[in-house]
Amino acid sequence: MSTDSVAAQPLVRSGELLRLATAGSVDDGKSTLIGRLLYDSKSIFTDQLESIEATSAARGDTQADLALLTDGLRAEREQGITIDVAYRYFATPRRKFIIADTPGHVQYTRNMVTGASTADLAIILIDARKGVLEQTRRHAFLSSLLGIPHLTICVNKMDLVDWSRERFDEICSEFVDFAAKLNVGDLTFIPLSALRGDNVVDKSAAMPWYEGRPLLSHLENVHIASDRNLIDARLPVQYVIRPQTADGADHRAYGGTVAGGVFARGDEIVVLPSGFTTTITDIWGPGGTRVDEAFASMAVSVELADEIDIVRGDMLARPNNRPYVARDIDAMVCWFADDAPLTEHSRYVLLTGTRATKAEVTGVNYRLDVNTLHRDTESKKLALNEIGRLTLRTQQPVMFDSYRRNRETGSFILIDEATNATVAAGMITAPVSHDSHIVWQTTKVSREHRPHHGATIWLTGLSGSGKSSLAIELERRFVAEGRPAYLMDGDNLRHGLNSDLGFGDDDRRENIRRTSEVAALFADSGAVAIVSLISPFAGERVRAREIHAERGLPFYEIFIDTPLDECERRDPKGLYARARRGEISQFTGIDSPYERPENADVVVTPTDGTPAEAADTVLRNLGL
Ligand SMILES: Nc1ncnc2c1ncn2[C@@H]1O[C@H](COP(=O)(O)OS(=O)(=O)O)[C@@H](OP(=O)(O)O)[C@H]1O
Ligand SMILES: Nc1ncnc2c1ncn2[C@@H]1O[C@H](COP(=O)(O)OP(=O)(O)O)[C@@H](O)[C@H]1O
Repeated sequence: MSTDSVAAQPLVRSGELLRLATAGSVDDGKSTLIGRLLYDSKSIFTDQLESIEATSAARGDTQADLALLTDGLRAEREQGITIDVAYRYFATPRRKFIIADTPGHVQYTRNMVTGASTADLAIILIDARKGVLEQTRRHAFLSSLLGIPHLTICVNKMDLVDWSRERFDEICSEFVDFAAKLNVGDLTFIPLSALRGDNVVDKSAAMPWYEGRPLLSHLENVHIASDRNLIDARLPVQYVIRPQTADGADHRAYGGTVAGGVFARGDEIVVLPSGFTTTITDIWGPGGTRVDEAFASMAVSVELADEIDIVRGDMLARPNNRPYVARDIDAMVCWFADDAPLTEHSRYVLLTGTRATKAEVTGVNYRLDVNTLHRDTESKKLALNEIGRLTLRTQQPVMFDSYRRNRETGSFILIDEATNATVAAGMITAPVSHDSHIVWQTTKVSREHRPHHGATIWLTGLSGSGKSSLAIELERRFVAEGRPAYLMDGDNLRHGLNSDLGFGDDDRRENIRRTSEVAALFADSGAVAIVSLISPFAGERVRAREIHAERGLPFYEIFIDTPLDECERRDPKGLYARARRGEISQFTGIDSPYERPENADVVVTPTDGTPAEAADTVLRNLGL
């Protein structure tokens, strides 16, 4: 069965580039197939050919073993060299090709995700004797997950099953039944023998029943232009150009690579996430030539009619066709790191397009078995090469589309801040919960218009350490000086804003997150937010600081370093005594951890005296 009928000659621009991903093991004849393509398209150097002919002859082979052309992956692997992807290049008069060749074994899933993520077409190899195997299904699933628009199933070694049409049809039917579960676009089956060249470049005389094209002709003619997203105009801003012009005018331009759709001079556009709108006055293409329109994958710079504060990581789009703008993301993620698994609440830098922001894994919904497609909802971790469905919360809003809609604006990577290593690749399925078209509402009142500049003073320490007493004194001082200030005490917040939260780790994290956001609003309004929370987790305190830093708001961490035994001695609410009797669980310092601050802005100890004296110390150190 072939689904590759010789239809009307589709439009293929001569020299157009086709990116291929090849999956399958060397046992399926992948190396021979790639070698055959390189050889028959005359894309190998004479010395390479002479070398493989000599090696083949030395082994007693009667003809050159073309697999030797591409066995670099295997040789490197045998030497224990870490291989990401082997790229092979070849061309015919009709088209240029890049082959991303990755090992087929499950332990190289991350390699396939890396190499195939930009592919237009995936070649999946099946040994005609063995039929559809677990690895075939894995390769098909990964190709579908990566949104590769065209799958070409090459049923190889047909010479070893006597060119049987029945065997070919049987394999095709089995694959189609499996592919029905996947989101596969264009599916083509080609029976071939890579070793003998049948249906690789030339039609096979041994299989007259096959009516489709040989592989190379199929690759030269597969239509990919319509795969490009020409609907959703997206330009992630890569850099801002401020040319020094003779007239001193500020002809600022914004450069980047169009990630989707079409931009034209005169188009109204919206800048995200700010939400400001303006009009494109000029577009400059490669080489500085003025162009009327810019299409997906074009590197351009655009000039705008209005002076708007635009920075790298912003995105230009059309006002009536915006990407999602959200902080909560639902995504499929492949874990690349081999030194530690991905876990819930772990934090990374998320890079999507040109925008980078901190992000936290807020949930591992399930781990997917790439062989069986079984969803394991118990496991809340992803180990090397594993794929799972996660939710993440970013610190700054990100602009994105679903990966299905646009592979450029629907994908991201996670970077380990400590090592700068890429630890995961993600494909966004959708925003989580919010209406994704929430765009930050700009206001007419800037901080400069407000009578006071706000800040957050964050007091952390054990229960009974003296946070509240100091916070109360600080608030009194500020208000007495005429500065708006407001006490945000953990106990008080737990009567209202955080009344739904307990003292488990996750609830404390949410307690601190919410309090951080509200304190930032107070500070943004010009008040001094004085937070008095145990806030036992260092990571949460760092995030509180980052939330303020991202908005240019001062944040001061004050550690009330009163030893546990002194807190227990004081025990003003009798809570320590009850915790010791086992009447209260998860009590900080007893059976719930407190992570001491490493670099608080000010540390207060009992030797600093009374709350009033401690307040003097704090205000003097902060210069407030
Ligand atoms: N299990 C347990 N662990 C810690 N604290 C407990 C607990 N149960 C009740 N309380 C009372 O709640 C106050 C701590 O609330 P916080 O919001 O400051 O804690 S946290 O930041 O969420 O860890 C804390 O107030 P302070 O003593 O003023 O710190 C306690 O009085
Ligand atoms: N600087 C201080 N020196 C001595 N005792 C203090 C000091 N600050 C507070 N206390 C006492 O310690 C107990 C706990 O104080 P509080 O401010 O409620 O702590 P927290 O808010 O951290 O639980 C109270 O009895 C309070 O009077």
